[in-house]
Amino acid sequence: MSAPEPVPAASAAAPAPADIVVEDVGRSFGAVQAVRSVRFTARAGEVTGLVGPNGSGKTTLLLMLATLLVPDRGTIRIGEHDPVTESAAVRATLGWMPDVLGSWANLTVRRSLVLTARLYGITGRAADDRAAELVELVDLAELADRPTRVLSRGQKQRMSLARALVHDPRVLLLDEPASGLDPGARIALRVLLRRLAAEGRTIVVSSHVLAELDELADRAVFLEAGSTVSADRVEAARVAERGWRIRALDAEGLREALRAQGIDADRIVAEPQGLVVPLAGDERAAELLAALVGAGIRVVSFAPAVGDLEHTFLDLNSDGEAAR
Ligand SMILES: Nc1ncnc2c1ncn2[C@@H]1O[C@H](COP(=O)(O)OP(=O)(O)OP(=O)(O)O)[C@@H](O)[C@H]1O
Repeated sequence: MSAPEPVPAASAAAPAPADIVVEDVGRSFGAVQAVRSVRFTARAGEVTGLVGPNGSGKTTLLLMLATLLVPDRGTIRIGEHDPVTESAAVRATLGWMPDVLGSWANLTVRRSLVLTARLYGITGRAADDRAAELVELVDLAELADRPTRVLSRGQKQRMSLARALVHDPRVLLLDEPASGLDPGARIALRVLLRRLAAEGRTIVVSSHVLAELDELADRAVFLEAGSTVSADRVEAARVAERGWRIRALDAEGLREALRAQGIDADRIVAEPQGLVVPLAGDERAAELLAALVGAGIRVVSFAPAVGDLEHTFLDLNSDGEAAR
């Protein structure tokens, strides 16, 4: 994607902020309880990440937010509207990017965007102009006049994002938006979503690319077997012992110094980028770094081996039923 340009509003009026409030929502498919009890608030001006293992209910939840599935229980508010009883108003408010693009295979990228714009009441020249802006925004200008069936997976993702943005929605729901994108396109997506959030939109993103989400999301909602994980459990997982990767000019000297600091030899793991040791909390890490430097070790890098979200995710999923 190219460096993002401002997304001109399709409507003249400045959009009012729209929080999403989800209270005790559930949805089953026959005997399968895809979503059991989910509650969270996604605030306008922020990116909220939806994180959970395969089958934990993320897509089902997003479909309910997007008015495409009716909950069996609980309530959802998107701004001032209820997706069940006011689905038209909610659809006008939100842009939905599904994990798989359903597209008109024989239509060109441009034509698809024009038709989508028309579905949202943008007609004539305005629809053509909007399609032209969006193909630039998602870096598909060169492919704008090719049928959508020729697009690669990553290009389809960009097309899907463009479609979600057609009516300049106040709320964006994105299911795995980074999947299939190359590194440059991922960075462009992050920059674009951060800017859209800074302009006051409410953005909910589900993703398994947790390093990406760490840099993108203001807050995360963790799902486990269809339910939101309590804030206490998330915090306990976040501060639990994790691996820190340390690199020094003299690797052997570092290893000895770590042992001298009381870290068992069998808990020191050598990786290409340095030695990984388990540490509980930032305080302990800061103390160890000071001790290593104090012992004359020339430390080149010292950082968590995985990001916050990934660490929390892994810890939540390692403690299983016992911690529930
Ligand atoms: N239409 C359906 N009919 C029956 N079961 C379904 C249906 N949709 C989802 N499920 C089941 O509900 C559960 C949650 O599925 P969902 O797709 O919401 O999970 P997810 O968190 O999005 O998973 P992933 O990370 O793999 O995309 C799964 O067990 C799935 O098999």
